[in-house]
Amino acid sequence: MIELHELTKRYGDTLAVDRLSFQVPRGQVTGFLGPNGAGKSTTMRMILGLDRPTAGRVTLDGRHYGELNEPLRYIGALLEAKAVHPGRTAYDHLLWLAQSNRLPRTRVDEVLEAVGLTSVARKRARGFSLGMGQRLGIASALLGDPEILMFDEPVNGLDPEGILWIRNLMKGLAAAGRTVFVSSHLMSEMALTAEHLVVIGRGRLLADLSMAEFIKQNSRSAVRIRTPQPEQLLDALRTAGLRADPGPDGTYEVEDGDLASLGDLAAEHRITLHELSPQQASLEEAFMQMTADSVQYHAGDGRPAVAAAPEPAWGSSWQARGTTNGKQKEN
Ligand SMILES: Nc1ncnc2c1ncn2[C@@H]1O[C@H](COP(=O)(O)OP(=O)(O)OP(=O)(O)O)[C@@H](O)[C@H]1O
Repeated sequence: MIELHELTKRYGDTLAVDRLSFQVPRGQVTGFLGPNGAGKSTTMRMILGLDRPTAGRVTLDGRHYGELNEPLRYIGALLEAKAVHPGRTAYDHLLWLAQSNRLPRTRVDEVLEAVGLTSVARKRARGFSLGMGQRLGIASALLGDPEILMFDEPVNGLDPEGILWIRNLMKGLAAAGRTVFVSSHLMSEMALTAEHLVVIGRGRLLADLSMAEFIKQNSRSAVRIRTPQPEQLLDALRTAGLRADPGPDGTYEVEDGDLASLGDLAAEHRITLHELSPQQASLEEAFMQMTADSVQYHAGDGRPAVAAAPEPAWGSSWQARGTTNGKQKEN
């Protein structure tokens, strides 16, 4: 189990992590979510003893990282996939790690096999693709067969087969009773992998709950109706005590509406329908809503930035902040 108690990290004026307390239990995958700059990597670095907390503490099965003799046997982590000497082969990189933690050479072959890198084990890391680098990072994390595993954005750069592989790997490790803590920006991927979620924003804890609870609390449902007789529809809904909100493209949406009853109601009033469809807010939307106030970096709306934008509304917010690469820090 990983336990954080009032963990705090300050870099100059930036409060990167702000009195964070939560537990990551064994036996399940815990997802760690937050917008860019929320403090996820800083938190993970403190868990690994790579950054010293300004205040508070973090323990791994009751012990500080610094107290662990051969740390790879207790905790394995993928923080930055490219943290490998470019001139070293995958095999040599793992062998060096194994020897410094008194792990047998045979373990190197085992993890290379487990991550599917056996055939390129003698290639230098500089020639590795992002996906191969991720796999090598995961191999390093698995090397000591540790009880606790921590992955920072593990699916970055992986193809669909690789994503499925890492998802099953994490689930398998959790099912075997390990503690698995994984950060990601991909809510949809988390929904498939994690049973528990910790959400942070601007260094603070926003939510610490089960995935089932998160889905229950955040998935809004509505029925979308499109009709050439909107006035009759609104009248009929009002009479039935239902409220409709305007939806996109001239549609109306009835929150928590029942598809069959709404269809019956329209038929009763002889209202022609061109659409009657259930709508479900995605987890992505729910996550964006939860973290909206904590988002530190804003980009434009995804439309290409052109010199003379016909409408100033979107172009101005992009340019006025003086963004580079669509990232802008607002303090
Ligand atoms: N070494 C550092 N020196 C100064 N500020 C830092 C340092 N590391 C992180 N920060 C700041 O701390 C805050 C949290 O950053 P962190 O990288 O932990 O966030 P994150 O949630 O991992 O973001 P991302 O999703 O973009 O990777 C940011 O404001 C960042 O600029």
